Amino acid sequence: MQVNNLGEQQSILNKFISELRDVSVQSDRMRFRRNIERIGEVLGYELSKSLSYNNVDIKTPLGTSKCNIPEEDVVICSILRAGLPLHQGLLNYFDGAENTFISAYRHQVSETEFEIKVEYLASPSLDNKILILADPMLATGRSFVNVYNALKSMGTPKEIHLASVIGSEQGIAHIAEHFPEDTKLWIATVDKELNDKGYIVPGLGDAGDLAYGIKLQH
Ligand SMILES: O=P(O)(O)OC[C@H]1O[C@H](OP(=O)(O)OP(=O)(O)O)[C@H](O)[C@@H]1O
Ligand SMILES: O=c1cc[nH]c(=O)[nH]1
Ligand SMILES: [Mg+2]
Repeated sequence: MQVNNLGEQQSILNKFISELRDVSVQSDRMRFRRNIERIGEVLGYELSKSLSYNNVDIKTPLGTSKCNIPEEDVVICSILRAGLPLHQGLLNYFDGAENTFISAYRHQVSETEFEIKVEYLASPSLDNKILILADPMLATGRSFVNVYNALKSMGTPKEIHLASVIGSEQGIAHIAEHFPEDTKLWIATVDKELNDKGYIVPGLGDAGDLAYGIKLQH
């Protein structure tokens, strides 16, 4: 897997990440969602540089211009809930994309153990498409992998891109084992540790709760 850690470069992206992490800023839900959306735009722009382009004639009022247009068979798939603002950011740039929605949540079976439940799936065919799979948090990596397994019944994409905001080194190693070798990960920053509840440290906390409010466990 190719890992593109965009936070390694000095750019305005790092300011968006700092606001997501900062306890004195992240409680502003609208800003939290908008920062994830802005990061989705940056990730989308960066990954667009790896796509194939067609050189086409575009008619202007004064003549014809040769323009490079990316291939358009993109499907953006986000993992509910926290994937929603990231999805919107990607869709702002890939505005003609098809869209897949899938749910994954942690079901606690004990204080420290959880299973990932994948339930809702609405998707077009993924055959021969460019699949962008989006989830802001890549902690253990189990959500990405379980979702990928559930998507297999929808067809075989020709390219897979994973878009995420904060990852852990352990999570990246886990997805590298389970996704095809030519998968590309576009991630805003990577932290070293997970705690015993599977949360990224220092991370940002619970992205779904920060974006949409605390949910009841069931
Ligand atoms: O890499 P993993 O260990 O699988 O953890 C990451 C997942 O955990 C969070 O979802 P959560 O289960 O909290 O659902 P939510 O988005 O509804 O809050 C997050 O949005 C990812 O989907
Ligand atoms: O650190 C983490 C891990 C999983 N889900 C989150 O929202 N945050
Ligand atoms: Mg959550």
